[in-house]
Amino acid sequence: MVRGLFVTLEGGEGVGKSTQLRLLNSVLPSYGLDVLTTREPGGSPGAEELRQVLLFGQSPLSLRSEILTHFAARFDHVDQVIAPALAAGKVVICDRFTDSTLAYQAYGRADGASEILSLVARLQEQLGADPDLTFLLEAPREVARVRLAARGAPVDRYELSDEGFHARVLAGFQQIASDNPDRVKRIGTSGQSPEEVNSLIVKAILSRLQQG
Ligand SMILES: Nc1ncnc2c1ncn2[C@@H]1O[C@H](COP(=O)(O)OP(=O)(O)OP(=O)(O)O)[C@@H](O)[C@H]1O
Ligand SMILES: Cc1cn([C@H]2C[C@H](O)[C@@H](COP(=O)(O)O)O2)c(=O)[nH]c1=O
Repeated sequence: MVRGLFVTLEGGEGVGKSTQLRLLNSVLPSYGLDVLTTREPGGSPGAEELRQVLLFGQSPLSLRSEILTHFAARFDHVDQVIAPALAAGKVVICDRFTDSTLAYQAYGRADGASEILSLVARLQEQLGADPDLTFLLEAPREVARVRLAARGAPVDRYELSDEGFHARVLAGFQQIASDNPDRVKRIGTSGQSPEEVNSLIVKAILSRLQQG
């Protein structure tokens, strides 16, 4: 059976994920690859509606409800967009996936509580879509905050959280990288242009495809 490659971009806000998604979408087809770029929360019409609730809803959700809502969006996104694209042999590149639920909900909100980590692991087992390769983009929080202020996009619920939350999220991503050394590649984006970061990612994707 043909199966494409599932690549995810992860990291805190403002590290350059969306920038890399756009660059990959324009560069990878020149290597003859059929590419689909997408994002979470969102990526399918139903999941984009859930994104509004998660990021801009008026009432805070309980932690378990927030996790289940991220996964409700993710199941729809996988069923309707990601799985069909992988089955058609595409390289699917997704801006955030389950590692973000681990970093933001399990580590950021629950400080790594074992019952929350195991809830996420059980939901992920049911999902039937695991990234082949993940790029964890990193920049010091102060650098990312200056970039976000300059970008000027609407500020969502997570960006408004206190700095303690953001520190736990970044430590969570580091823990995920050290737990998954074969899958997760860490790339610093401070002091490297978007194009330099992009060429590192492209090289790693092409090398992974050559390994088969
Ligand atoms: N390597 C880089 N060096 C300097 N600036 C960068 C770099 N990569 C991206 N930027 C800029 O930083 C800002 C944030 O980048 P981007 O929107 O790609 O981040 P993001 O990780 O997708 O953020 P979010 O998770 O909040 O959507 C943008 O204005 C972008 O142009
Ligand atoms: C998938 C996912 C995302 N989040 C958070 C992380 C970000 O603050 C927002 C998404 O905003 P972006 O500008 O598109 O990066 O959502 C989360 O908390 N849990 C998740 O599973």
